[in-house]
Amino acid sequence: MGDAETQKKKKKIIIDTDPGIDDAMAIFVALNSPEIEVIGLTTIYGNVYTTLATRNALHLLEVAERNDIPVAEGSHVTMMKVTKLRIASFVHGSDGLGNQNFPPPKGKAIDQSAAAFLVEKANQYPGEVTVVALGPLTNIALAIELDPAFPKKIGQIVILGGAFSVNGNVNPAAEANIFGDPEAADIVFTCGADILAVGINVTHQVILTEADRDKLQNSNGRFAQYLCKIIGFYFSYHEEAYCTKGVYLHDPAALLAAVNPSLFTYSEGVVRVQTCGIMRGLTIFDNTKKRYAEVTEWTNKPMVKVAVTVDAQAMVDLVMERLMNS
Ligand SMILES: O=c1[nH]cnc2c1ncn2[C@@H]1O[C@H](CO)[C@@H](O)[C@H]1O
Repeated sequence: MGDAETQKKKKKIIIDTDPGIDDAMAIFVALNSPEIEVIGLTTIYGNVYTTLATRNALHLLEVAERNDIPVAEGSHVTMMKVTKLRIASFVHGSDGLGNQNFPPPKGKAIDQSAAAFLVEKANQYPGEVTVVALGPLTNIALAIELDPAFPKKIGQIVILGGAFSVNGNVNPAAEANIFGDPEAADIVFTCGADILAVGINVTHQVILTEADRDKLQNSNGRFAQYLCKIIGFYFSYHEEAYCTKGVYLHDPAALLAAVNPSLFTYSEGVVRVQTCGIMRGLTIFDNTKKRYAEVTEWTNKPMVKVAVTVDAQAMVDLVMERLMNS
């Protein structure tokens, strides 16, 4: 196969990201995965504010020497235009990258908004682009608002988010990315696109241990070396919050769902998101196959795929391999 043909066979990926220590890991794994081609990063608030997410996205691409990949800045507010956001600096550090005081990036974001960039790429390569959404779903919901045909033109949307039949990580009801913008999440889950949701019910099984960190540290991989610099904060957070000495690989797991879907099994059904009250951000997945007596808020909504099991060891091994051989 010639170069052009190999390039054509690769799955085109846009990563919507709020970097974030596990985002950094997912981005590096993506850049070192021959099965896919990263055609852009779009940024969103979540682990950090959007402005810092953009700065970190540009910084990480510079670390990887991939300044050729465009970064489009996303929304600074939720779908309801709320500006008081929940930012998880206690998970990733106030700079999002383990408080390392990295120098500002030289590059700049493109002029287009994240939503406009998503719509443009979906039109340019109909059915071929996979969006891996690692933060709150505002940019994807805005892309749907901008172009109602977006759900049919995008290839797949892999969502890192939701807590399906388990407790959340913001509170017992809600997972962080869905809690960040529940209205956006409900729009995306019911938009009719090919959607795969990877929730914390599976990502909490994908754990990088201290022994794995030592292996990364002892390798010569440049991505592994960089990650070891920033990952200490993430380990401390997990020890404090979960009393564990390992860290959850949320974002790399979702990214690998796009690279190698056979590492997961799925169930199909309709997902709705609670947008008010004490259960704001709750994801409710209807896969009972039951015929309810009444019409419900789930009736006649499009089905999505929800990951139910994961080959966690294979996933950790793959993440490690991609970081060490870099
Ligand atoms: O306790 C938490 N609160 C807020 N965000 C978190 C927490 N733990 C992890 N993440 C971040 O949110 C996504 C998974 O829900 C991941 O992207 C992770 O970086």
